Amino acid sequence: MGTSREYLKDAPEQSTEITKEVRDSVYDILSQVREEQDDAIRELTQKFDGVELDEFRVTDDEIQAARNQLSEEEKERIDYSIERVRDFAQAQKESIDNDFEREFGEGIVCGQRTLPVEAAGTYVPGGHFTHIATAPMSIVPARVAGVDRVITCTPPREDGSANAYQLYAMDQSGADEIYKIGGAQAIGAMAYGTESIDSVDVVTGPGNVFVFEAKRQVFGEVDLDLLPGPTEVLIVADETADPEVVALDLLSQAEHTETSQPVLVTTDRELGEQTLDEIESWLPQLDTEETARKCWNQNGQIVLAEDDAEAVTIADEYAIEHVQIMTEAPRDILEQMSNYGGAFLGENAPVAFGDKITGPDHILPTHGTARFNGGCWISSYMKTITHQELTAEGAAHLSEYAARISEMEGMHGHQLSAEIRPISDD
Ligand SMILES: NC(=O)c1ccc[n+]([C@@H]2O[C@H](COP(=O)([O-])OP(=O)(O)OC[C@H]3O[C@@H](n4cnc5c(N)ncnc54)[C@H](O)[C@@H]3O)[C@@H](O)[C@H]2O)c1
Ligand SMILES: N[C@H](CO)Cc1c[nH]c[nH+]1
Repeated sequence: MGTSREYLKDAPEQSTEITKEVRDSVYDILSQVREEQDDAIRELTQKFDGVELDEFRVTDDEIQAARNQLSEEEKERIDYSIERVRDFAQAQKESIDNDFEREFGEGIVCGQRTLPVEAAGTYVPGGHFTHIATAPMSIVPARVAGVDRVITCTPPREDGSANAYQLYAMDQSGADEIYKIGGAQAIGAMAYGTESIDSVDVVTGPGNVFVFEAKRQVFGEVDLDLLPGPTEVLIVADETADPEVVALDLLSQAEHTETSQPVLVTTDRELGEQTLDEIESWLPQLDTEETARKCWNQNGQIVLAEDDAEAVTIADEYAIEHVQIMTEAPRDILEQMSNYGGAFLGENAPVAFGDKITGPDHILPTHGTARFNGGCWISSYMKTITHQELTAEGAAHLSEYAARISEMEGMHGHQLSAEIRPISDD
């Protein structure tokens, strides 16, 4: 970031490069899945998850057992989160109702339709935390988009089972098939297919570095939502913000992994200094202290901005996954910003709400990719396709243009195809 800026706490710039070791290891895993299919999944599950599984697909009995394990209250909480994610996804679908067809010159009709892909595969991480909320965030938008077949993968636990909360959330969100497969092998299974798993058209969802790299390597074979990495938050705050609230919101994302990125950009030195103190006093109280402390020590930053305008410039440069705005007039800041995955306005809108329950998707761009991607949403599961229909009159109008451009390109077949037009309508 800019050299003349003052940092109350700085951190070395993080390398976002995937190491050759990870790239090669993922390449090997994917090649093995492509060649040996189910056998490869069995071997890799044994190797990386420490469990021998003959079958990966979760059975109806396992789903029922998970349902029985959850209390009514727990089920209601998950159901409510699914409902909220669905309502928002539905509103997004209505907002992109963009099919059209019209004349572009006499006898030349062109149009577009937006259709769901046939099959989607979502990844719900399960390594470090029990990511319940990622089930609705990835499965529900696919369902709302109208995808016919939605499958999902999550790592098995050491006893070969899947987490009951996740199973319930996946099933309630509308997954047609649930598989106990984790990491790069899960991405390979969904992208290439195996004897027991049919391949899909789009693979979505977050995960660790192996999942990230596997998605990158299967892109082209399938489409992707985006490449989400470890979570990030940048808080823009002024003197009106409460340092304790700011500290807790930074720590809520720092607890993910030590490579997460928590940043405060403030116009108020005192707020920055008090936030540093609050972080130190809250860290020992966190169950997740070890990870959060490593993350904060290695990657935490507090940047002083001269005024709101500079705060906006800094925040936009980061193009962060989540931006929280706790200033006198949060909307004024938001309106000047264009690079963020999700924005959270005011002291009552923490990322923690967005992560679990509010409604907009939590699978969001990291590593500066908010410059060009807004995260997973119904459109990640859809494609916009075009069509054209010409009468003889329309063809007569375009024939000479098409033929001559083809000739200039040296494409004789195209030239002849153009020159044979128009063909009489009757
Ligand atoms: N940006 C987002 O939208 C978002 C949302 C939720 C979670 N996340 C991120 O997802 C990540 C979840 O990571 P996780 O590790 O807890 O769960 P995970 O499910 O992504 O990874 C666990 C799997 O990794 C594989 N694995 C482990 N070690 C391996 C090795 N040495 N070689 C090959 N494969 C190996 C195993 O198969 C295991 O099943 C976190 O970084 C979290 O921040 C991001
Ligand atoms: N903050 C993560 C990436 O947006 C998602 C999440 C869910 N629960 C906790 N975190």
